[in-house]
Amino acid sequence: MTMTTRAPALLVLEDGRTFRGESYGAEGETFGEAVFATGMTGYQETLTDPSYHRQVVVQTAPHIGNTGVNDEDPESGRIWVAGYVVRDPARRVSSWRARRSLDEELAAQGVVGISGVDTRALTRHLRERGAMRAGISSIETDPDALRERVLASPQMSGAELAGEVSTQEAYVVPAAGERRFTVAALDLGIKTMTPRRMAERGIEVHVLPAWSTLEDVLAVRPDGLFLSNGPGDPETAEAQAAVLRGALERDLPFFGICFGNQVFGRALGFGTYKLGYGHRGINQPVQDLTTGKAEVTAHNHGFAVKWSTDGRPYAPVETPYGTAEVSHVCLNDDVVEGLVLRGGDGALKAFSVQYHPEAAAGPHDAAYLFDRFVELMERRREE
Ligand SMILES: NC(=O)CC[C@H](N)C(=O)O
Repeated sequence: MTMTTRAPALLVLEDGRTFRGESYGAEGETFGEAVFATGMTGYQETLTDPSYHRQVVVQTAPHIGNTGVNDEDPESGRIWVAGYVVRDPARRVSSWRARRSLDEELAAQGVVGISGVDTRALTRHLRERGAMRAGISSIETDPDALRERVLASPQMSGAELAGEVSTQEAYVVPAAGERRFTVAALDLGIKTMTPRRMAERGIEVHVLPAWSTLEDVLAVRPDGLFLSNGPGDPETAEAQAAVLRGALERDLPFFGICFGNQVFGRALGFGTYKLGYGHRGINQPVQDLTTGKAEVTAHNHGFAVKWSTDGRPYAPVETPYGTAEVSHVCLNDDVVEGLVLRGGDGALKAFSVQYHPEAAAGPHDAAYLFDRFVELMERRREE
């Protein structure tokens, strides 16, 4: 698993900024939205998170690949990133769980990457100028020619991508132990760990394709509805927002993560907008406004819900389904990180978070949200 001499490669951003390095993973050419991820660990989970579909991921941590690739940590059946940018790949893999090197895995899955890039300089550039399209090539040597193709590649705004990553067929993740609840989960790009976190709590999870209808959802006789994370612009998720509205009208308990939070916001009548450069990493501080407690959390989002008032305090808003409140905020920048919907009696009806309580990779501070979902379904059953 030692590195061999690699072909030169080129990274060009849509504003013309150019980095030179060596080909890493597969040789070839690729395009996507350049975004930076700040996790020091968890590259396998990042690469296989379907929410990164069509994105070129830049790792700010300088050493990547140290623990190689194992068969336990992937969050889906394949690598989804459109391209991969690293500083200094591990020359030697060191982990008892490793089956192969990251370089080999990227090459085997045809993922074009570049190494030897000053990823901190690149990250600062994206932080100042915003996420933008990029191209990586080990074929092209002329940055201007590559930039032409970058400018012709699709934008992330307006991209409808959940259907491209969703399961084609419904499947069931059985409850671990006794089945206490049944949940219909719309797969908009679901990570493996999410149904597992529910199964651990006695939930039988029926994972349904992204294009499922309200009838498909109700057909599994669910105690609750779940909407997953996923790639693309939430503005394109009108069909899923309509399914969710139907569920809310029937008082079906709801929990959403990331894209699911954005769809919930849209179902309630809020807009969504593109952040300058997004939140991607595993140490983002979030405050749960319902308890006042802060938690350290995993993030991967480039869009967010637009509340009707700017910044704190976020005033509650009356919607046709109940009173909507901001439940969580990011302590770095006050971005809305969670929503709750309450009935006339103030009781919780539905909720969602913009970040990743399934914690793959990342800290487990937010695991209580899965318990909150269980409590919500329990309470609904007692009514
Ligand atoms: N992880 C996610 O679900 C991401 C949601 C959405 N695609 C975003 O970038 O904001």
